[in-house]
Amino acid sequence: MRIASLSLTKPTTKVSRNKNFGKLQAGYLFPEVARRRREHQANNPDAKILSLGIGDTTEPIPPTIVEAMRDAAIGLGTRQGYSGYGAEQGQAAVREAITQRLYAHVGRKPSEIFVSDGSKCDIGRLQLMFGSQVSVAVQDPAYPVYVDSSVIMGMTGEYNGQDFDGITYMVCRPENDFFPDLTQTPRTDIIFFCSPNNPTGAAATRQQLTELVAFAKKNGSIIVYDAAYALFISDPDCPKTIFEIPGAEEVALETCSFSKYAGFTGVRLGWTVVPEQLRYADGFPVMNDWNRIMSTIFNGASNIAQAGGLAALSDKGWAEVHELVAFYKENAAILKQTFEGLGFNVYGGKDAPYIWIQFPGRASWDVFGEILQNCNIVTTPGSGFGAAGEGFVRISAFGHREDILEAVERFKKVYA
Ligand SMILES: Cc1ncc(COP(=O)(O)O)c(CN[C@@H](CCC(=O)O)C(=O)O)c1O
Repeated sequence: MRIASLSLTKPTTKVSRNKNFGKLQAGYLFPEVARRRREHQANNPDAKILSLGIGDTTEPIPPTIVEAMRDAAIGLGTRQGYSGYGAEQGQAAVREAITQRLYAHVGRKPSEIFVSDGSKCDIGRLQLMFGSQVSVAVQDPAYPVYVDSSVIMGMTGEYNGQDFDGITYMVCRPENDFFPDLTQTPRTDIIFFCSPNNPTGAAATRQQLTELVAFAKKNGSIIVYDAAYALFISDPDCPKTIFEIPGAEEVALETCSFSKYAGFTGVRLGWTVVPEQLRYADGFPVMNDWNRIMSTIFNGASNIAQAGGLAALSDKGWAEVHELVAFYKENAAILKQTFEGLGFNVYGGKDAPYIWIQFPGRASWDVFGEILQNCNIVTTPGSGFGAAGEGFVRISAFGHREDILEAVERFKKVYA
């Protein structure tokens, strides 16, 4: 997507820019990765570039789900099947199905489920709800949206050459098994926590999440728990929702998505769970403000997407979803085994669709460029996810099987 270049002509407006944008050091990570891919392709027009960078699904949406969206779309062309604006919180049937499939066993109710157009969008709306006066902690490395949206919202100070003043970075590296030392972590109002983590692929254990909930309770913090990859977890000791932890309903909300489960990255459907018990310091329910945000600046998820989501949550659809997740997990296993066989320190790839590969002492953008140049493969540089990501590269397991197999052959040729 082209953005306007800095114009040197005299501006017409007298409107001041939101100064927080000026704190951001570069464009958002993934468009920059895409720009460098285009540049490489332009310089090497015959190169067959494989993309293992952005975590974008590649396989067709399963039939049960597609048929439901097809029927919903056709229905919109009929008098009796037509529907306009829906409930901003989501169709009751979808809220009920999400609850029954994922949360009833941990005490959550349909009224606490808010269906949306995706988790990234909800993260931005959550930031709007929290406002600029809250303090924020993020895992480091982490999904860039947590930091960038905090900067844009004015929750941070300036960039200090490594990261942003005012944010607490909870370092997650091999040395601490990718879980922060909470005894050394200062209190913040909001704690963004993603498990399985993007980009490291680390899934937090029940014990670790119990510590996190206790930490939030002690400090009176709110955990924004991002479970976008929870279905990829196969380790029985790693919870698939924060609400498996007793007491989490008092300190956590959870955002999740159909993107990586049903191939909905382009269809756009997610949800956020805000428990009734989650209260601000003054006792006011967070759910009430979340509902106000969703009804004020959001007009509900697409009715076609919701039809697909409902089908995905049916017994048949859910089985198809698991087949899709299993396919990507197989891709991850192939990539993980390849890099382990090449002697790299490799993390993730077991409970997540991301493999986190260490290149000790190397700048991750340099490794990104080397892999692009020598393998014609797009990855994502670890430093793009935070300072603690330096020296790592993330490889996505979202790809056609033939591309994954081609990629490993290329990696073997270059790194054997
Ligand atoms: C932790 C996490 N949460 C939410 C999302 C987005 O969910 P949606 O429901 O699709 O909005 C992603 C996607 N991260 C991908 C894609 C890049 C991006 O979202 O900026 C990635 O990290 O490659 C993610 O990694």
